[in-house]
Amino acid sequence: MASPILITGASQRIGLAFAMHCLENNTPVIATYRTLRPAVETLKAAGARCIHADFATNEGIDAFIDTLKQETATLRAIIHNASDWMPERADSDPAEVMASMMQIHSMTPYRINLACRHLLENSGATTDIVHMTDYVVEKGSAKHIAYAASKAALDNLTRSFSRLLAPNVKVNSVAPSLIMFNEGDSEAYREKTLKKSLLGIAPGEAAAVQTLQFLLDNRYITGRSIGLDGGRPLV
Ligand SMILES: NC(=O)C1=CN([C@@H]2O[C@H](COP(=O)(O)OP(=O)(O)OC[C@H]3O[C@@H](n4cnc5c(N)ncnc54)[C@H](OP(=O)(O)O)[C@@H]3O)[C@@H](O)[C@H]2O)C=CC1
Ligand SMILES: Nc1nc2c(c(=O)[nH]1)N=C([C@H](O)[C@@H](O)CO)CN2
Repeated sequence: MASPILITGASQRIGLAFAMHCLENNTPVIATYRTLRPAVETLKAAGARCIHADFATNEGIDAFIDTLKQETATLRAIIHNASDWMPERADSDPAEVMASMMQIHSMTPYRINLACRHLLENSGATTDIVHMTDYVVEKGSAKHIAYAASKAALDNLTRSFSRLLAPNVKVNSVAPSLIMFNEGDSEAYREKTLKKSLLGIAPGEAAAVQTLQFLLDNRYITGRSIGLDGGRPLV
């Protein structure tokens, strides 16, 4: 039995799309979800092992790690996809925003990578960790300050873990800009956001799926960040 790929935050959107892609290609999947959505049943029906996990606390992270170790002795890859795109709001407590962003985007991948490195190293083949970061790592964000800082921390973890885990484990980032909108995004927001990149499109989950698969298939990339941004830095 092939070693499974762990995908965090796989109950919707990009995480769900990559999980289904892996299952359709006969790669076993362990998917985490926080909210029980119909897609979790779809994943289970397609053969995924689904584990409930809320990474908002270290106890939640460690409980997940314990469950994961009971589920499998090896992993083909870990895709750190779980994320919360939290803006600063007038009524939000900056300390809470920063703590929450660092918890999901930095503490969670850090604790899981350290606790589960042996699952990757024991799989007997070259394995992968991929951190889903964000284009804003390069430029910052005036409206998602703590979010951008936490993704920058995650980007740095990519280089640290690539040094720690070479040569058996490759560690890379995918740094997307607009991939897909959220329900409720206004037409004005959509029009404005599409103009922020050279290519002017919201490519959808498939673009992220292709990039993740490319990194898993490539034997000679580690410690790098792949910009999936439609040329946004050049606008
Ligand atoms: N979509 C885009 O255009 C862009 C995406 N990215 C990055 O790509 C990745 C995927 O994006 P997208 O699919 O839109 O992501 P989502 O915003 O859909 O978030 C993915 C999942 O993260 C889970 N999650 C959030 N907080 C927690 C938590 N505390 N514990 C456990 N799970 C949690 C949610 O689980 P649940 O729903 O089960 O509660 C959610 O389904 C993310 O890392 C994102 O930052 C970067 C730039 C652009
Ligand atoms: N967890 C998430 N992170 C991000 C999302 C999202 O929906 N969930 N969306 C974006 C935007 O698409 C942004 O890239 C548009 O400029 C960023 N991060």
